[in-house]
Amino acid sequence: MFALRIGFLDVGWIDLLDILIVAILLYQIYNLVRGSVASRVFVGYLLVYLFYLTVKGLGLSLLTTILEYFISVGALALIIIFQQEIRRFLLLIGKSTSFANNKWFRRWLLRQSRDVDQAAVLKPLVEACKTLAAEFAGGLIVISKNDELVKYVESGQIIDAEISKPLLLAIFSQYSPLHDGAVIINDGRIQAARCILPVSDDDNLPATLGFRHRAALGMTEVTDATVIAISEETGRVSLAVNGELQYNLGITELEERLRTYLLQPSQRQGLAPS
Ligand SMILES: Nc1ncnc2c1ncn2[C@@H]1O[C@H](COP(=O)(O)OP(=O)(O)OP(=O)(O)O)[C@@H](O)[C@H]1O
Repeated sequence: MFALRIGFLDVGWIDLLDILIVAILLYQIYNLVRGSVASRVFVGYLLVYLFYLTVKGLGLSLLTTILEYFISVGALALIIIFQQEIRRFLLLIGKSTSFANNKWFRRWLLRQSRDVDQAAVLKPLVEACKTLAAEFAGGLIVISKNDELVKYVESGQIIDAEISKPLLLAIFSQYSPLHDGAVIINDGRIQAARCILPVSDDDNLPATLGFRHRAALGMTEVTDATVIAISEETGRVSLAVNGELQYNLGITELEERLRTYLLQPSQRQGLAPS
């Protein structure tokens, strides 16, 4: 059964579905690579592929053979060049599944953790951020959601203490041996300090932002955690969530956004860009 006829072409429902899926996939790939060096490589590869199709259509067999080799080797090269984007894409799919949002699944199969009163976590956290910002102390705080952060927790110093403002301030004090790196908060407890986070290679990040902010963004590109970065230089507070960094938030704004995000069951309904 045909859905429509374009000249000599009969387009069926399956073809339309096929085109729709390819269009969605290409759009997602475009979104992932947009603005990065990888996007230029992607466009370049597409152009070579179009050239190959033209050459093949014209029947230039030698050039077709050469381009065929180039494209098959290029596909391998693309996997290497796009490894970050492919990883992000797969994570995006994993995060978007209903399994990941299913409370029962989360609780009993993923983490088996107890429900935490996130609202109670917010108060000391926000107050500590306020003081750190006012004192230009600098800070990097990860608040976990569903994803396991074991790898990052293990890169630092285990603390496993109830969250409190004095403890957070003590950790980020310039005299503390734990002030370098990130604090990870999990299930309402400060699980570790001095943790090393993955750094984002996003080309669109302003040059004024250094590695603290890149680490905040990088962590939210590969996990569903929320990360607060407090600049030592400017005292500005930024919030990273779902691979987006929102700069220069006021404390009330920070609290509202944290509340919205942390108390929301769904992972992709994060914070609106500021
Ligand atoms: N990958 C990382 N993981 C954890 N912490 C990091 C990482 N990279 C940097 N940091 C922390 O950020 C601190 C400041 O780094 P840097 O000055 O490059 O960042 P910045 O974004 O310019 O921050 P600021 O505005 O506070 O100066 C480091 O001393 C370290 O404590």
